[in-house]
Amino acid sequence: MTSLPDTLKLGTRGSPLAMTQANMVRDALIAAHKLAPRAIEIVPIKTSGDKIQDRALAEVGGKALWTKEIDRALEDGRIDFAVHSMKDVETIRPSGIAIAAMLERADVRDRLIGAESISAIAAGGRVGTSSPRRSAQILRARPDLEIVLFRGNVATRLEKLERGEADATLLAAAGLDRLGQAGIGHAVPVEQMLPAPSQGAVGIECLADRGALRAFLGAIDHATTHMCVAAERLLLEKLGADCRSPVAALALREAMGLWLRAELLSNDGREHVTGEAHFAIGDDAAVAELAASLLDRSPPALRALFTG
Ligand SMILES: NCc1[nH]cc(CCC(=O)O)c1CC(=O)O
Repeated sequence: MTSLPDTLKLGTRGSPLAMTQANMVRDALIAAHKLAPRAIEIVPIKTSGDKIQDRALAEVGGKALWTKEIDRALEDGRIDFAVHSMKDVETIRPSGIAIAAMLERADVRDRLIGAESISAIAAGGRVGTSSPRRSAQILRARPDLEIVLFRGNVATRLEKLERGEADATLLAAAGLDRLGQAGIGHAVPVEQMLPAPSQGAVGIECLADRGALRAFLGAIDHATTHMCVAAERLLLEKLGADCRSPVAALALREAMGLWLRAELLSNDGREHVTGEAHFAIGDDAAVAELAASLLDRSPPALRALFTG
């Protein structure tokens, strides 16, 4: 790769999960290209999202809080590429930034910690989460439960649970597994709790006009993950969803193409619309049709959460 610098700078948030994911990407690139370890340098970047711990993300400005400082570093050339949890990357990205690759998706499920199943949470119990999707899904299944705001990184949320600030919490299995907490909690089947769009996927972004770098990063792209996550993200775009919209979606590869399932909920979980579609890879119109059908079938109060 003659057109690439000797050392490539990988930008990431500095949380333990982000650093673990950055190291996974670094290791994969080093193995794929038989590089010396010093060829990729990890550059932790503090984002606004990391500084705000006491309010729900939806209240304070959305997912861009986790990307804008890193986007700036890409644009300024302080880093060559960035690693993100795809779940935290806004649907509409700056046009100069491209998703160059995704690692193979991990377990897409949420894990419930503090009870063996949603039905086993004590009557009237408190569930800690700041995710509109998780709280709406929990309230739909168990209207008797109370939602308490839980923010912070995975370790902070587990500490809050430990301190008794809630009886149970939900965290992504992918994050727990990557942090060496594979033994914690009970996976909730996707039939019971459809995950967030992009959950479990790690993405790599760089400037769109850096062709040689994109090819270099593309060497570790997991094509199936990339097309499934792209379909879930396109659905969010077509729904006009933002980080406040309680929405779940999961695409799976099947013989003839993709199977995409989605669920829209009102915040209290009382309104609920689901849909699914089977379509050929690249059939964006089928995704748009699914979005339109979900919105069509939504009562006005639910549709209002997806105005975009
Ligand atoms: N919003 C925080 C976030 N972003 C990505 C993950 C987990 C890893 C993943 O989904 O890939 C988490 C924590 C969680 O939801 O439990």
